Amino acid sequence: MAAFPSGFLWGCATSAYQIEGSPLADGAGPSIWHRFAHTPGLMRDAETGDIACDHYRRFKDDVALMKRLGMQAYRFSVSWSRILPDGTGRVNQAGVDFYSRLVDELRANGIEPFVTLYHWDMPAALDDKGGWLNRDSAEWFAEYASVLFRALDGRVTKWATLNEPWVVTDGGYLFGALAPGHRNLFETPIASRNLMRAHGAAVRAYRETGRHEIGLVVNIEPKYPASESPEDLAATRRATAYMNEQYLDPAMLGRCPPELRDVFGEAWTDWSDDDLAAVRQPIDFLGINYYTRAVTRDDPAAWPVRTATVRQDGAFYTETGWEVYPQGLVDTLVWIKQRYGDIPLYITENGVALADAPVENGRLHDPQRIEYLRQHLLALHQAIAAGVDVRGYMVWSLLDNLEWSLGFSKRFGIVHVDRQTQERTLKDSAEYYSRIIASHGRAL
Ligand SMILES: N#[N+]C[C@@H]1[C@@H](O)[C@H](O)[C@@H](O)[C@@H]2O[C@H]12
Repeated sequence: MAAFPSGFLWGCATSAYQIEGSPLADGAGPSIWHRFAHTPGLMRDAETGDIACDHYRRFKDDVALMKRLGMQAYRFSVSWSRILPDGTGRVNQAGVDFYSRLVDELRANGIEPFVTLYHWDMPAALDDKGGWLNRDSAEWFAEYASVLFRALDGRVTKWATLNEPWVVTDGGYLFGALAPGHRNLFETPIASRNLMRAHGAAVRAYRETGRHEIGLVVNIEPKYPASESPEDLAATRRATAYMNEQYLDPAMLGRCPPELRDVFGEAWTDWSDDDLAAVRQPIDFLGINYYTRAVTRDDPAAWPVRTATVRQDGAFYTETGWEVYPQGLVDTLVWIKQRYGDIPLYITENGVALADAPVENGRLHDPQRIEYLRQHLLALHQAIAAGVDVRGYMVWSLLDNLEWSLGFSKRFGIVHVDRQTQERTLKDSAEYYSRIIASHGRAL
């Protein structure tokens, strides 16, 4: 296997609410996820992020674990409400100091910090003011981002504004499975627009003071028509526009996919030229989160996109019900290059939830996760060989963690976490990934 490009970054990814615990420690304010998780009936097994992986207190041990595995980069998110407990205004220096210590610990161990500003945990105080439905949210976000740019830029050289805006709106405003738990078709496009306005405002703020790189992280799920029927082809177009183009088109092309008018109907209002211009800010990279594909058919009853995913006979499906389809990563990366140009890309998440075996004698055998990683890294190498400028790969995830409203039922980690003791145990996949890093991909 030919090596990956020189300078290619091998790392792992997590997010604040999923691993940190101690959500209200040292002056932090509650986030919408703290509020959602403490609302009875919304979380599987009534789990919360109150402890999670206790990373807030154990971060030095976790950085040592990354060092042992040879990680070159670590993608993590900052909890907005640790920095600004009320969402705006008063800065909680203890919160800034925690992330400053984490960044210094990473750099002291030769691991590059890769910071996500927003991984879904808006301060509850701002949700009380309308959250992403309030047009002021763009300015709120830029204020928060600027506090971090001033405190950390230089020690942090790669910033991402948002993580998966599609999940924030589809889960948080349309279907209600995620915080803040709304189910409102009319709110959804409003939240989408303000999220992207916030992205643009933060990028503009970064250009005033920042000296390094800033980008956007999106989840892409390539859609393949179940048949060549006009209905299935149209459904595939709607699904592609709704999930894969809805955020990238404004950010990269300064326009919205026309199919969104069909998807949202009377809930849709065209973006103003000013909003389109404000969102389309030059960025330094795109982060792509890839997990699976969707073979798509027309389903008139499936509100509001009117599509359904067709299960594939003979395919392997994960604990989250996702088809394992490495070719979809190749197709996604080639599509990004063709549609949006040769912008540098990072695979900012890729991984799999499996029904892991128990830990035995300090080991956990997870051959299926090894095979998942191997197949997707081979696919990634194929895309790079085809000319796609991919500069890094972050496995999701370092640790078994809180899978949002699914609680701890879905284990994505290459490191097992014992829920009672918090003991970390390397899975075989961690040792495998460590060998891949050490060989710069040649061991694939
Ligand atoms: N589900 N799932 C796993 C993973 C989730 O844990 C991350 O927080 C998200 O960024 C993205 O959805 C992917």
